[in-house]
Amino acid sequence: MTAEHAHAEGDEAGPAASASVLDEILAGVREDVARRQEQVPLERIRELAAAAPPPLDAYAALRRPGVAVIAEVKRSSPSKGKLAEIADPADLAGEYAAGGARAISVLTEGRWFGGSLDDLAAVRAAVGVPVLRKDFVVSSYQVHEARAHGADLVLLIVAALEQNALVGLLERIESLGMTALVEVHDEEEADRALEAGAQVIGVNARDLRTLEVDRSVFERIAPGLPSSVVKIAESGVRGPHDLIRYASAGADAVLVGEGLVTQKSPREAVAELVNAGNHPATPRPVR
Ligand SMILES: O=P(O)(O)OC[C@@H](O)[C@@H](O)c1c[nH]c2ccccc12
Repeated sequence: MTAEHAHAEGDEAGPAASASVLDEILAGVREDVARRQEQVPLERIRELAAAAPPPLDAYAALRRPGVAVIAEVKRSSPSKGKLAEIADPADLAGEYAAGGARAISVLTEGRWFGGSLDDLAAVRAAVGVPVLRKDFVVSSYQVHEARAHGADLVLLIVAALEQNALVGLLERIESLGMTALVEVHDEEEADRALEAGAQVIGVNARDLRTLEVDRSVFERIAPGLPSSVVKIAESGVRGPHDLIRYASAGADAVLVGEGLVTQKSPREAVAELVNAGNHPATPRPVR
């Protein structure tokens, strides 16, 4: 956020309310990263990343025909609080994969989402599909950590990063053979993502500053993205009709958390979405 922007918000809402949810999350993430880095120095985590089995090609996986379902391991969220216990993330990920998920997203942020890097490693060991580290990545240390724990994809949130940092982190992710999923919420952020060279762009229907969900954001932004870019609709998918709506607006993939972890059978819930995504009547992206 620019100083001007912060000032304008402060004027409106009063100084105490000027920090957005995103700012609060980022402050905690920075503390946690600093603590982990004290335990495992950068040099060591780089070695662990280099020694990990090679990453899978997530771009290719997401470009295959049919609307891909990326299923998320998510215990809690800032907007809803606790969503599901998920005592065994590897087991849940196995169910997702059996239901036909094209990739698995693992929230690794602990304070607000109840996730961890152990969850990521456990999921990596349990499935053969690409795995996304879903976190608030602000330093290259976290990129090496992601690789060391088996990630193939790493989330970068444009709203959380200055342009230089975005470019640097994206290059770091690619230099380790992984794919960056670059998340945007408006046109300006989409332009920044493209300028940084993003090949996989996620449009989050949820505004991370206010937590409000607006599914029309994807419909507004997706048509402006080049056809070579994999377009992912994030948040707000509660069933096949939401997937079909996003597909009509050009989605290559949907990313689903709450709508799966709260189901009695996550495997069946994924399979229903996958079937809708493969149905001949479901619109496909024009390439
Ligand atoms: O639970 P939902 O509404 O299906 O949303 C999943 C995913 O889009 C959401 O968890 C998410 C999207 N971008 C993020 C960035 C950080 C944390 C979480 C997210």
